[in-house]
Amino acid sequence: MYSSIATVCLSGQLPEKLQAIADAGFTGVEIFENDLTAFNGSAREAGQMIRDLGLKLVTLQPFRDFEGLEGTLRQKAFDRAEKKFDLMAELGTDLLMVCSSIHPAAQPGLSRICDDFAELGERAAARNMRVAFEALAWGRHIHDYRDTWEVVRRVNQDSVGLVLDTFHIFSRQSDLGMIPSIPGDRIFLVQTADAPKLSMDQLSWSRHYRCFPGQGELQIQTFMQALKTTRYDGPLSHEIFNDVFRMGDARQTALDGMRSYNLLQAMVCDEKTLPGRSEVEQIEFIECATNEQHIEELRNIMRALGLKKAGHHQQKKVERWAVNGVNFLLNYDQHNLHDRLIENTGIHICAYAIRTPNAYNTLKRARMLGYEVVAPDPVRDSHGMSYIRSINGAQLYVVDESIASFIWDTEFNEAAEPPTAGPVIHVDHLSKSLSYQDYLTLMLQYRSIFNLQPTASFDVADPKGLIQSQVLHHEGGVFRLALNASFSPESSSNQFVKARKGAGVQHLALQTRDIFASARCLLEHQMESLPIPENYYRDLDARFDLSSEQLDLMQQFNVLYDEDENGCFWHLYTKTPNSNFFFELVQRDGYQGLGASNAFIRVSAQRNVSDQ
Ligand SMILES: O=C(O)c1ccc(O)c(O)c1
Ligand SMILES: [Mg+2]
Repeated sequence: MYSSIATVCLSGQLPEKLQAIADAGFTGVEIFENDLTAFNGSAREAGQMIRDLGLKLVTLQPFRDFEGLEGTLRQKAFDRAEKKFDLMAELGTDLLMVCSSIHPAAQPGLSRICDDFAELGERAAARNMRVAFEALAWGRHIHDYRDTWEVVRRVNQDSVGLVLDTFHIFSRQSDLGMIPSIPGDRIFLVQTADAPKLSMDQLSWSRHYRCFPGQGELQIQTFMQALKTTRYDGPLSHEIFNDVFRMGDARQTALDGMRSYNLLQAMVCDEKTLPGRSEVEQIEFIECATNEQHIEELRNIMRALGLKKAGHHQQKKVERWAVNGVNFLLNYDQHNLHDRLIENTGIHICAYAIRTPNAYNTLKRARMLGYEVVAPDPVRDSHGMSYIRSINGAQLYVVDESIASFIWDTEFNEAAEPPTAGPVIHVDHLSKSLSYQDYLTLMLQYRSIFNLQPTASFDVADPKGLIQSQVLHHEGGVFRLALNASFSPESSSNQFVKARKGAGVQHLALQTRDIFASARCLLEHQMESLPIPENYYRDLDARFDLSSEQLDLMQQFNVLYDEDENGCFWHLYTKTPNSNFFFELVQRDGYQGLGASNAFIRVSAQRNVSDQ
């Protein structure tokens, strides 16, 4: 199999799409006919451009509304096909992809459709060309790959083959059981697309919400296993119709496409070639970048959260603050003076480290999937940690137990063991705000490198628009990452993205054993919690079985509350220390979520504060 992608996946005009596809390292490209029709040059020039970029033109597609017609309509469909063969000869491709008809005059009946394809196949063969038949999920009579396969099988010509498109197959929940019985050389094209599970008609779902395999929820791995059995050896070609990609950065989309292709390959190779997805044990540390001007403010935030200074870096202006399983690195090194983000924001989270059982394997997998892994600078960095370069310059360090203990033992001047006095126990979750394109990029990155599961996404009603929030979590573990994106320019997540000039950690939640002890600690350090309106507690009183003493205490400390079938959840937010990020303290007693039902209260309460 080799990598390919359809031009329809990317934003821009044909030349920039092709450049991005070639630069991302694809072997093949499908030309979506609209891109050719709108191209300001001849078909020969388009074909030459593709070859000059070192790409193979896999197919011209789609040829629509062909089968099932009668009389002059049928004749016209063949005339149209001949014209497309002319075009293909000029472009330099031998494959025409025919998608099943939605023509109102198309007649049903497999034998009629076989006659159509038998004739089309002969005409194609006469010109050394081939045709491939795809079942659109919303085709008028043909909408299942088992029917297109039946047509291809009965026509039985070398010039007529099958297209398998994962979206159409999964969106109709077609049984995959027949795929392994199809000989690989009868499949001319495999189109790959994933999608979030949505309940809507297939056409709208397909045209707006497809995404790269690894970004959605379809059972692509099951498909890849079935495909492997056929010994198919042709293009594995992404075909993504996605509103975000259409307006996003073509280069970023193409790079993600290539990583997704690598992930598809990883699904069918053995673990000796590529290590499997890494388990996530915990967040080993969070690094905050700041400068001399803001360091004392940051230290006070640490004290207020119940952390203690646990060491100073041997060479750099970096302090370690810690308690139990929480480690913060406060970096106010001179090096940061060149960080424009600090000039704009004072304090921001610039890096964090994920601990996995074997950092070498995690980084090997990341590199093989196409992510940039940055080794430590031999002059500046004595820590020996590599990081994965993430969007907007974020550094995702990967450590394992031995690397972590090396860092704590040798890089910092005090005890390796963090202080244990205090209610805060570990990082509960990180919450990132980002554009929709970055959201999809990170979905792919985190889910393809780590063993993380997405939970159902939910909408947070911000006073200025909706924010979509998606949580990735490690089953049975402590790691949770929330990704927040919004189409509303004024929503709190987008205001953060604007101020931060891109994606970043907007808030960080620490888990405490005792939310009220943590709340008192905040107050002792003059750090205010986010004021919550009284009406919220009236509503809690109506919804849950809480005593008036409990409610009064929660209200006094601005603590929010939720329950699920597993237990209870208390949480509070700090007043935003600056325009960039804020902290949350949470206490959970079996509860699994992140307090989604309270998110609208939080964004609205933050707006009350910022409007004052
Ligand atoms: O949405 C469409 O029309 C369309 C066209 C060509 C394809 O290969 C496809 O899967 C869908
Ligand atoms: Mg398709």
